[in-house]
Amino acid sequence: MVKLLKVHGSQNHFFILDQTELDKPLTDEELRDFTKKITNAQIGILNGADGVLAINKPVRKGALAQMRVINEDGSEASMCGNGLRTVARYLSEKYQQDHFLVDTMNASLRVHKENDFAKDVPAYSVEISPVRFNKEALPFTILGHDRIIDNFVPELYPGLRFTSIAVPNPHLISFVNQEQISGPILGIVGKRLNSENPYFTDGVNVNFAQILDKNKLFVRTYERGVGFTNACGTGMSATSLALWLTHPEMVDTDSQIDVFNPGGMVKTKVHYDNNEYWIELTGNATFTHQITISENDLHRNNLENVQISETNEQQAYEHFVDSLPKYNDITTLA
Ligand SMILES: N[C@@H](CCC[C@H](N)C(=O)O)C(=O)O
Repeated sequence: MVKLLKVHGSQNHFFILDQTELDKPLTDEELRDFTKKITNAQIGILNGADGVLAINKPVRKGALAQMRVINEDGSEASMCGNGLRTVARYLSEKYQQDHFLVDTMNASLRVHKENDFAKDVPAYSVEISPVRFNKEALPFTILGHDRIIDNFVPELYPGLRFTSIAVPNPHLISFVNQEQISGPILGIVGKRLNSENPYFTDGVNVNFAQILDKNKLFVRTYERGVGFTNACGTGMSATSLALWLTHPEMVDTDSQIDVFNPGGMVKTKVHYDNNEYWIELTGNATFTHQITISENDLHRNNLENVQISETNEQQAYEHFVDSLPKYNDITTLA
């Protein structure tokens, strides 16, 4: 029997599949089909999720394992910040290590265990990198810019300033006011840039952010391959860097930035070392359910015989969220 986990970071939900425990790992096609089914709120289980995090043997020297990120629609992402925290916890508990490297598509990233965020809310920190700004890394075309940093780009949406950063998955960020963050513009821009469009040809994660105070943000994200999500870890990290670049007076770089989102909050710290930016993302790594499935059913994509047992971690997480200040009434919670 194979054990899957349902997990979340800031209520950005995933299923973890440890392929190293299988006799035969899923092929790419099986993994895609499995993800599209299990994460679907109608035909999947436990109200679906935003994606599947597949753990494989490491592919680079020095790493403990590899994480692959498959979005709800079956596309593969180069990184996932909230997901990496949950994978870090899984590997930390499996191998009894607190500091180690995890391979992702473009880099081996540092992760480590942190003090709990609150009572019974385990927390981990992960490295978000490499960071790129050039149009080839995003990629975007025909917008008349080589980089988009605090520019008006009327083709994307008139009257808003945008910043675009790959961390390394692609993000588009706009700092907006309270009305704009809760209104329809994010959905309009997000849907347009994640359908057939001439600008972001591979799609892009779109983040709207409200600056609440110095080192304090609220971020709402429309994710590539998913749609509205409760939180996006790489999005909150890219937005923290965008804040530093575009509103330096609103960041004390010696301290963490508190980033609130519809699913909770995380902390980020922006670093600039050896001419490279990187971001440290810290937040909860919560396991809500254990699921048992036979390896045969996993390969056949049959979810009819799964056995599910709940952990008691969600209660503690909700208690933590209840203790947070409420900045607005955005409810994309899934
Ligand atoms: N939710 C993730 C990002 C997942 C990948 C994204 N949908 C993409 O396609 O780039 C996070 O927490 O970073």
